Amino acid sequence: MTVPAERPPTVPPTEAKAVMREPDMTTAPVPRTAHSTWRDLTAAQQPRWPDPALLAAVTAELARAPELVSAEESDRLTARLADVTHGRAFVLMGGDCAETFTGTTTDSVRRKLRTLLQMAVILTYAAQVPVVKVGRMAGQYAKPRSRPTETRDDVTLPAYRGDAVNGLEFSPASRTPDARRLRRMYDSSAATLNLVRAFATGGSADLREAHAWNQGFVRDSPAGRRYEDLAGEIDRSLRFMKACGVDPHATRGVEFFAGHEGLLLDYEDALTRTDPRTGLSYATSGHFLWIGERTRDLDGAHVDYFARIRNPIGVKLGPSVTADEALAYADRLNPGNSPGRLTFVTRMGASRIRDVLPGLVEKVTANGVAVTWVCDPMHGNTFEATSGHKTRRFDDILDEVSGFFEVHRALGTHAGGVHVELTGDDVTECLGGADGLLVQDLHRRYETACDPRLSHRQSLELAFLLAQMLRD
Ligand SMILES: O=C[C@H](O)[C@H](O)COP(=O)(O)O
Ligand SMILES: C=C(OP(=O)(O)O)C(=O)O
Repeated sequence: MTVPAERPPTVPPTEAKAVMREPDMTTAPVPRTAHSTWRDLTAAQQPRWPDPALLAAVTAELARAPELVSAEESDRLTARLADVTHGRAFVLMGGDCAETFTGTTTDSVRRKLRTLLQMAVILTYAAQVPVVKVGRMAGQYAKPRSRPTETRDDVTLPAYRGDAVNGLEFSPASRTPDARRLRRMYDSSAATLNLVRAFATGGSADLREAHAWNQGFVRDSPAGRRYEDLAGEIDRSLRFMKACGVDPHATRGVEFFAGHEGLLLDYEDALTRTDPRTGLSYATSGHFLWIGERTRDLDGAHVDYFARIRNPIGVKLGPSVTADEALAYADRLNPGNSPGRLTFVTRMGASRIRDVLPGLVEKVTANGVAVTWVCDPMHGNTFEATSGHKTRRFDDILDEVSGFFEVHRALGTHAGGVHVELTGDDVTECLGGADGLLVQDLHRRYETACDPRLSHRQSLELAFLLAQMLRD
């Protein structure tokens, strides 16, 4: 049998055995597999599940459930991200800070997807390269927290850790971790993926339509009118394509991937599958998984688990990271130095990016490390407004992205993409933007379950501003 070049040529003996094992249809606990060594290490930010037997039953059920994404799809994303690593593409990652079970509706998924597609059209035109689209969707149900508890008046309860763990409502019953929620996370993720696949391939994702929506934004809002020129250029390009007889179907349908923080290792472990083509392990809960800033301990359980799966993966890097640590992540997580496998998502904060990023990029580049650089301009710019809402300033977000582009331009490296928290709705969670949202506006539609997201309009505005940076 000929083994295609991109596939590993050998099958490790332990995993080859797993390929041949008959499916286990009993309710016996799932046996430990090659990807389960994380269990011997410290796993940060895991819930204290009060009922271990329930957790075991739920994860055993998940281990027998169909995978949500396939290894082939994940490999395709790795190939697309390799193009980003080489400077031949740009990546747009975006979606909710925390997806919720009740928020998983057809309309909300459609609006988020539409926002991302609208942004992608603008960025594709400006960058003149393909834009790889990864939703923070279909799995973003678990949150790391700064503090394990939350106190209101004189009542202290466990902090909300995402719908996969407990409820947002501040009551003892709701805040108690419940492992049955992991099953709901799987179901909600499956439902979201189903919708995403339908929209992305069923003709709803039409380039011309996405542009027409952007023109609506430009025409109908004072914020949008600033971008009339760019929108006009895109319009002329599309007309030109049409006049040249480009098949209208060529502009329909997009390739869309799903990613989330691989935080809850019991869940990820249960959904890890052996790829029958190669005998290698893949997380099948999503195409792209990342390790968060709070769980990136090199000796910890998350790094160990991620080293054993073959998906494209990310590591969030905050301002305290050192260049040597970055090299150590590359060593542990991408020993073969394969382009597309590893993405560094930097989230330094607008005030630090220009100081911290250059040293990091320089050393990583000097060592020949193949990595995709992505900017998360959200997580280093959060603060509490006088109204008590957690918020971010649109200007800080923009400033961090500008810093990211400046640093890469100065070093001759590729600013590969952005990772943003956004929604398709006109929420009032981040300050500023062309609509000039003020602290006193925050309460009007503050709907996030955790961190503040860009509204639909702020997201489009960011895309237009990013387009200007890409063209510069
Ligand atoms: O989304 C990221 C984190 O979960 C979030 O920023 C943590 O927020 P906290 O500092 O309020 O716990
Ligand atoms: C928790 C997150 O980010 P970070 O790990 O960068 O704080 C997140 O992206 O949801």
